[in-house]
Amino acid sequence: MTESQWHPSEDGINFHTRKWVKPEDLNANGTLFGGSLLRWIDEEAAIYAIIQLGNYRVVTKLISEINFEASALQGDLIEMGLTATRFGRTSLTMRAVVRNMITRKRILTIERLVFVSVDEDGQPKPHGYREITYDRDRMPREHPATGSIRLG
Ligand SMILES: CCCCCCCCCCCCCCCC(=O)SCCNC(=O)CCNC(=O)[C@H](O)C(C)(C)COP(=O)(O)OP(=O)(O)OC[C@H]1O[C@@H](n2cnc3c(N)ncnc32)[C@H](O)[C@@H]1OP(=O)(O)O
Repeated sequence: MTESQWHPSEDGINFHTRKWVKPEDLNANGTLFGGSLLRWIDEEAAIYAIIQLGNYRVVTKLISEINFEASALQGDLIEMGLTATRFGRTSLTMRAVVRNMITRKRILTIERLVFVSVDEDGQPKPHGYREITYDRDRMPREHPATGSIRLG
């Protein structure tokens, strides 16, 4: 990616979450550990799916081929972006891109992350949505830790 192609968004993906690469995120070569990155992406995707599907019970179903294009070093800042690419009946498919804000290189792309909305028994539950929301209108208003106590 050249400097002139560097934009706040890329292929419809907005980059919201930034991470600072710390010593505990490094592998034995002193570069960003892929496992740390995948943990961050899985968490980011879970939050995105909760916001899109209006259900805090979502599970990771599938993570497609991961293309590691460049790395990051201690002290680098990275940014993660996701966008929904397909709303199924119970599933949501997302595309992920991670970029290095210092080197301006793309670190990875994942073409398909599939999450499934489930019910209290862990069975697939239809979510009823077809399009991306850019608001917080589908946010669940009942917290899993507080059971039936409804928030504000
Ligand atoms: C104020 C409130 C704040 C709230 C604040 C909450 C904070 C709280 C955060 C918690 C966040 C948790 C985030 C956890 C993230 C994990 O860590 S989840 C752990 C890892 N994942 C798992 O353990 C899932 C294990 N798998 C399963 O349980 C079952 O496979 C599933 C997911 C229930 C699906 O069951 P299934 O029998 O495959 O169901 P099936 O009906 O055949 O398929 C369901 C959907 O998946 C699709 N699918 C199935 N297989 C595939 C495949 N191979 N490829 C693509 N799609 C597939 C189907 O096409 C279908 O999609 P739709 O056509 O309905 O859209």
